[in-house]
Amino acid sequence: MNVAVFGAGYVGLVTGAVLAELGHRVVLVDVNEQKVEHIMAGIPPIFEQGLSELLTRVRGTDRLQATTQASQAVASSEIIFIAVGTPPLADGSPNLEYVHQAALAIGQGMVSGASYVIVNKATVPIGSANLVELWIEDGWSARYGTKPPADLFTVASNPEFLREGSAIHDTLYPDRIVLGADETWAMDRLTTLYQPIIAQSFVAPPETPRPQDRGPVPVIKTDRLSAEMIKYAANAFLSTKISFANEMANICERVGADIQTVMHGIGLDTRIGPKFLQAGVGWGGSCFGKDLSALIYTAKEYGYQPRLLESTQEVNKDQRLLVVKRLQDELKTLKGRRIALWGLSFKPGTDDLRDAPALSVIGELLRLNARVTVYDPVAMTNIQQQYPDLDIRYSESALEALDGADALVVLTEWDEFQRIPLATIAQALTQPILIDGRNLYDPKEARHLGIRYRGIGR
Ligand SMILES: NC(=O)C1=CN([C@@H]2O[C@H](COP(=O)(O)OP(=O)(O)OC[C@H]3O[C@@H](n4cnc5c(N)ncnc54)[C@H](O)[C@@H]3O)[C@@H](O)[C@H]2O)C=CC1
Ligand SMILES: O=C(O)[C@H]1O[C@H](OP(=O)(O)OP(=O)(O)OC[C@H]2O[C@@H](n3ccc(=O)[nH]c3=O)[C@H](O)[C@@H]2O)[C@H](O)[C@@H](O)[C@@H]1O
Repeated sequence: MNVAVFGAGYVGLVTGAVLAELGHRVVLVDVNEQKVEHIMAGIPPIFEQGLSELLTRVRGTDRLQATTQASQAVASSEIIFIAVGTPPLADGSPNLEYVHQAALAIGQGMVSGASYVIVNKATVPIGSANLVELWIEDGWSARYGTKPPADLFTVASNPEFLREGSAIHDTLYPDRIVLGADETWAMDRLTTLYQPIIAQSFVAPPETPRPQDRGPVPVIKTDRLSAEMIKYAANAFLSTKISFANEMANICERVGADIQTVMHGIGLDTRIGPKFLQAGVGWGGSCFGKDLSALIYTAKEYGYQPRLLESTQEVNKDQRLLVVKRLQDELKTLKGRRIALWGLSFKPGTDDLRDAPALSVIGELLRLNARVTVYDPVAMTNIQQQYPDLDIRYSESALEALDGADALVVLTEWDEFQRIPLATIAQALTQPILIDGRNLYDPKEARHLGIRYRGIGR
């Protein structure tokens, strides 16, 4: 099928490249010229496992193109995804301006005689399919001066559930596909597009092998509003699950229990499940916070006070700064103390710093006049580019960051940190204080080595 994807970011680029690999002809449309040039040269503009190999393969087939020119990409496409960003505004609602611009460009690029399914893949507030429909009509009217023909296009919702760091894996092997459409022909067209994934009939790429026991992928076919709501409910539940684990960790600490054992103990109950119960410095990333705020905003628009969701947010806000309180417990004043931070990205496997707990920790440490040294295996370039005015020291390696440091705080559970022996850490620090924000190390071993070790909930 001919597919256009507006927005070549984490979602758009991965979706487009995977669809091209599956045999569709895909054009990525992005307003960022540099991004388009990189993609055309086969250079991934983001750090994502397997993406480089995937781009190299699909470039060779000519099935993936990238452009800044919307109109040509739109005219010949049967399905057009909108995968542009929807970042939060100050009031918690998502900024839909990029979606608006994309919808206008789509309206202007459509030609009569064709039929288009325009798909909201970006996470957009419940009811946005209606808005996008109107914006597309505006685009068409601006170009042709009339209303578009009745059957020219329809807008569907197909929310995305991929995780950064395993985006290609999640796209090829999703737990489910959600399709929200009011027209049968649009639902059929989307089902055809995804058929190789639904049936798991494709040849698995070498770097993203198919997990064992993969059967056909369940497809939820529903109305647009329910599809839009599924996305928000999923992220709200996942972030609540983590805030729940963090709240239990805080209680565990007070009563002397171990959160790791407690979460293992509840996770074996199949009604609860073991995933997303890892206590730590709190959840971050580009979506949990933004989507939770957006759902809270929507609920309030309808006069409902979503108390559980607000608590999920509050627990997370406090959890991020727990490591700073730990430092104050151990060092008393933080003024002039040098604190080494390992890990900046909001989780391992990505260089994404959006709403990363590390940013909150750095901000608080600087506010308290501490001196900060940071190291991350992949996010160093991003922090330097995105926050050039931060008064912090950058290190070339994890061990270099410990040079002259009074304490180490671990904020992201990169594998390479786990491989560094605790004895080496103890020797390198001026004072052997280790605040383990991700519960990476064995507390007993750390204490045996004389390290003043503080984990989360243990
Ligand atoms: N990042 C993630 O893991 C996930 C993100 N989502 C949702 O997907 C959407 C996109 O997120 P990301 O891919 O992370 O964003 P991103 O910021 O990585 O990429 C968005 C891209 O859209 C481009 N863009 C902006 N305006 C445009 C326009 N008018 N025409 C064409 N391109 C335009 C930008 O230049 C950028 O390259 C958001 O709504 C997000 O909530 C959903 C699931 C997972
Ligand atoms: O809408 C989105 O953008 C995506 O948001 C999350 O994906 P992502 O943000 O890539 O990362 P996650 O793996 O979910 O982790 C989010 C945060 O939670 C934290 N986390 C996760 C799991 C856990 O047990 N404990 C915990 O603190 C991570 O460290 C990270 O900061 C969801 O998992 C995806 O399904 C969804 O598509």
